[in-house]
Amino acid sequence: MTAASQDQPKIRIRGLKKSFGDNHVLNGVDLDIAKGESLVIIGGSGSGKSVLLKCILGLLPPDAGSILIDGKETVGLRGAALDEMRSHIGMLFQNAALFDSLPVWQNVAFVPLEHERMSRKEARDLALERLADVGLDAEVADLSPAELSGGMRKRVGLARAIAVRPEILFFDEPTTGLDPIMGDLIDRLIRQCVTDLGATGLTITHDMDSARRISDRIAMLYKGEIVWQGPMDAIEREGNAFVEQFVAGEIDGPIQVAQ
Ligand SMILES: Nc1ncnc2c1ncn2[C@@H]1O[C@H](COP(=O)(O)OP(=O)(O)OP(=O)(O)O)[C@@H](O)[C@H]1O
Repeated sequence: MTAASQDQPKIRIRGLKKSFGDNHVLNGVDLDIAKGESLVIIGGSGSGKSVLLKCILGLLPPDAGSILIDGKETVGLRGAALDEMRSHIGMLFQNAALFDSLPVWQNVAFVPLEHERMSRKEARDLALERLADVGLDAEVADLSPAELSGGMRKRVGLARAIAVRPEILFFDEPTTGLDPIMGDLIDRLIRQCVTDLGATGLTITHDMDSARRISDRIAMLYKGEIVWQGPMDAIEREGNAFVEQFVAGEIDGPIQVAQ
């Protein structure tokens, strides 16, 4: 590996813009995420966190800017090249996005079964391993997702996200709708998965407790730009007015709140 590739961020975003009509959601986002780093993006409702994630995944085309993964431009990728790029990304969606028509193990091994044409026996073994990774017993494998609690669904979603050992993991509001103890458990599992895989993690959340537990570094999105980034403990040291207001959850401050 050359010195240049060691320094190269896993994901490099430059000048990313996305508008919907007059709604300028991303106004030139610049962000680097290092290999093996867990970055958490915080920001208020409607600040563009999901739009940013969708642009990186190639689900929404940006109007301008660049998204490099391992130094390669991904904006504009289509067809097989887009599928290839996405095959390195595991994603845990907000609602876990499980198929209720399939048993848990087929949800976990969905990608290997569908795209890698793995045998059912191998796929089931893989699913059982991943379920164990997230602390779920083999008995869960044959249940329908509809039979699971919210916390268990998240764990199954996490098992699916790590099924193919991805280099990049995305987590969209991973603790929303969970009680604080289950939220803590999911955060610990996320942190453990990112560390064990040596993956690059990108999480979007409003939950500051969750951000504190998951992040190596936090970036705050406001009005379509990254207004602050740094490790959690730097928030108090550096005293950024946007982040302090957000963390404290106060109405008064530089963040304009729609009332
Ligand atoms: N497909 C779309 N078409 C039109 N507008 C959209 C579309 N997707 C998102 N938006 C708009 O982009 C803005 C940012 O939305 P986004 O979902 O990224 O916010 P967010 O920061 O993820 O919010 P939350 O924390 O509430 O999930 C919102 O004003 C939303 O209405």
